[in-house]
Amino acid sequence: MSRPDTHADDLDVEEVLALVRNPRSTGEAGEAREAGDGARAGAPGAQPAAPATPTTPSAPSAPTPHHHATPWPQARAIATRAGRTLAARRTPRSVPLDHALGLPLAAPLTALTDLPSFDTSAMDGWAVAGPGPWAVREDGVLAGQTASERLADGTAVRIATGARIPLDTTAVLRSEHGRTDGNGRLHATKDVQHGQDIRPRAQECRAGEVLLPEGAVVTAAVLGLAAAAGYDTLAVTARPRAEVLVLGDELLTKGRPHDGLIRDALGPMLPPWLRALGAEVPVVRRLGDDAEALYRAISASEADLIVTTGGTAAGPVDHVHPILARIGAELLVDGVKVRPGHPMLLARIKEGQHLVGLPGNPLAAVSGLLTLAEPLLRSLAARPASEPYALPLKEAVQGHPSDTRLIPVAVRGERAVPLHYNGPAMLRGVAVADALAVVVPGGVRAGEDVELLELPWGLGG
Ligand SMILES: Nc1nc2c(c(=O)[nH]1)N[C@H]1C(S)=C(S)[C@@H](COP(=O)(O)OP(=O)(O)OC[C@H]3O[C@@H](n4cnc5c(N)ncnc54)[C@H](O)[C@@H]3O)O[C@H]1N2
Ligand code: MOO
Repeated sequence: MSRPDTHADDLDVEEVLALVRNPRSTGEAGEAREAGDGARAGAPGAQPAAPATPTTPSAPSAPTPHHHATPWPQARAIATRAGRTLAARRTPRSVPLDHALGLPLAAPLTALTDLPSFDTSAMDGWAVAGPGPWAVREDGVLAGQTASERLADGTAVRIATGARIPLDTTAVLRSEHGRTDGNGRLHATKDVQHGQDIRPRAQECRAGEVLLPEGAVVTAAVLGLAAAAGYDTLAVTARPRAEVLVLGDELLTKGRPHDGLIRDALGPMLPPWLRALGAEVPVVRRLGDDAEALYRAISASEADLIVTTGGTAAGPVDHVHPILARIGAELLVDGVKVRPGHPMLLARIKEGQHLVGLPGNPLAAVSGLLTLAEPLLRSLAARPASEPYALPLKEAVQGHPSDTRLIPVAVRGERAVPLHYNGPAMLRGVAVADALAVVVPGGVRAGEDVELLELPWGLGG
């Protein structure tokens, strides 16, 4: 779970990670420090130097009055419930094992047989009955053969790993622990324990035993287990389909930012992130700031989940709210008491279809992804919530007066280290983070435990 502790004075690493070494009492929110606080020219991989002296940080701005804003934990609970309603409508499919990889099980995986299904030799050697020396039988027993003759007391038979143990066998003697004398009698060169190197039937499981719960994701190991337990096909739930709609006329899809235009950071980021959360993402559509195009795209979408980026605030070209109203969508969450990302929203478009509106600022979009899309997709796939995970914070982090803050942290040793570059428009912090820390309103002191939200490539993988 945790990362090996890096040498404290390993400055190169510190610089790359842009760790918060000297938290300033008022600048932690990041909004006020976007000029690149602490960036040093020459740090590995650094972009051209940002100003060496940070701009004077100011306190996080007071929350914009947002009547409907939902507290962060409640927003996640609402998204979880929304996922459940979607899950209830999904029909399981039975697919051959090699089509099941990566999909959630639609039913618990129960063993179709005892495992092993017969007493098995764990080693190559001899099956022996009673104390030695033993008369060795002419025949031998190989894996895959049907039952061989019962073993008479005082006799032994050659046996291979995985072969069925003959009736009345008391132990298996490994080939390296036995020798035959001139008369063909077998002697043990080591003490023989009763039952040694025999894998008894049902040692691993009994027929009917639950091996994995519903919702478990089929991994390579699960495919192996399912095959061993007798399955040819698996009941799985298809991945939910998510469609990403990127809004904003200012976005470029290639080249460097120029003339007030910026690169679209979310089009490349969201599909793999949503896939890591279990969704299929067939398409990213860039719609500019065209309200009609947004209306048409949402109305025509057949995705289970539509994810929009940008346009959630109240600017002149922020079309998400008006279009949702026009479509008659039900707003389940309209703003969340979380920083960054407070304009995020969750709407029910129609039966079986929801929309997560992510704010355009890239770290705010990450916040929306973890606050709304992650719980929704998790419960949709009936995946159990991961165990709550907390670590002590290495340094104090100032809280927002009334909202939860999510800040990128690196896990080093057994501590969560807050990262710089956590402003809403920045991805530099999260790009080197292992998790996002949930900073409760009022803040967290150094050494105090903080809940961590895993990133798909972080802690648990
Ligand atoms: N009067 C107010 N203005 C704003 C408020 C507020 O409460 N009152 N909230 C601010 C916050 S906080 C956020 S977050 C943003 C949310 O804005 P939108 O969701 O409407 O997003 P845009 O205005 O379209 O974009 C915001 C920002 O992000 C950039 N952006 C957008 N899309 C992308 C993308 N795909 N890749 C990279 N960057 C993107 C965009 O250029 C803007 O700079 O609203 C604040 N305003
Ligand atoms: O603070 Mo916004 O919610 O820029 O992210």
